[in-house]
Amino acid sequence: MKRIETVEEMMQIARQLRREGKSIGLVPTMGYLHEGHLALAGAARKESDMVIMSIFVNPAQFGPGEDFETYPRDLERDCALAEEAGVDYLFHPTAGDMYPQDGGIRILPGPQADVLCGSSRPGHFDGVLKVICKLFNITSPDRAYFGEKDAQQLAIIETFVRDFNFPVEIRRVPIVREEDGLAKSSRNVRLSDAQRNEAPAIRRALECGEQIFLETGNAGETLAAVRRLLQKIPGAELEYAELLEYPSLKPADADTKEIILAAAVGFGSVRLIDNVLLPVKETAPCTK
Ligand SMILES: Nc1ncnc2c1ncn2[C@@H]1O[C@H](COP(=O)(O)OP(=O)(O)OP(=O)(O)O)[C@@H](O)[C@H]1O
Ligand SMILES: CC(C)(CO)[C@@H](O)C(=O)[O-]
Ligand code: BAL
Repeated sequence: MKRIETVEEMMQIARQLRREGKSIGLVPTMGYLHEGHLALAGAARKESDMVIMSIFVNPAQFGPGEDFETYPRDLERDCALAEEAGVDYLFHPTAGDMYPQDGGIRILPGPQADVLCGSSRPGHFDGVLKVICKLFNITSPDRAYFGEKDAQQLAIIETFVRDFNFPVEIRRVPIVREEDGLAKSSRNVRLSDAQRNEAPAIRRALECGEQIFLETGNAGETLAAVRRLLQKIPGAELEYAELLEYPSLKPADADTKEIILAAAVGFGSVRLIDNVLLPVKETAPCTK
């Protein structure tokens, strides 16, 4: 595995790979790798000649007072894990190299960013789209891999790629979980022992909601139950729990085929997200 630290070198390599006719799979991450990231790399490895993983804690997607400084980082450990997962190039640029100057141009997501994490983290998805646009131009991938844990991000990136004709196929990778059901996340290491013991209750609340929704098709009842369960988790603060059409992230209506039940919960300064995708049965009662 080769480590690449500059944008210029990464662009030269990607151009050369394309000249050689190699297909490129891109796995964008912020590092502190876990099995969720490795599942993305594994999916890329299976269908691409060359796998590029980026590790970049993107300052543009963190708001004031968020955890940019304390976001976990361990490049040496990440390199070993990425190499084991079959990554060919690990792209680890500096913020100065990624954002040498600001010409003031902004990429603004549409209404998909007005809900869920977008409403609690204003500007977050502007920053995500900015870095994704740059990563796509720098690495010219055929396919890029994203986890369903960040389902809103995935939906917004799919729209971005479709609306702006990026020649990239977006691949969705299912959520990888700890044995007790907690979604793997780099931020999990920042939980105290007590918080870590309570955190799997997020998944349990969503599973309970899934069951209620599949049985009754009643969104109000489902959300009330999920919120009640999430509010009862000791030491946790419920940020949101919502049921929306996926991937449009609009309120569900009679034509809705798939619904996302998504939640964000804070344990002190550690913010965790999780979701479950629910098929809407033809026979399900009205979801309003
Ligand atoms: N548990 C998981 N299962 C599948 N994909 C995941 C999982 N966790 C993260 N990913 C995906 O990995 C990519 C990089 O995510 P990122 O580096 O932010 O990791 P993270 O664990 O989500 O970190 P955090 O949630 O603490 O920001 C994203 O596409 C994300 O959806
Ligand atoms: C996609 C991403 C790498 C962009 O910085 C980030 O938002 C993440 O890790 O999910
Ligand atoms: N995986 C989401 C990146 C973030 O929280 O900024």
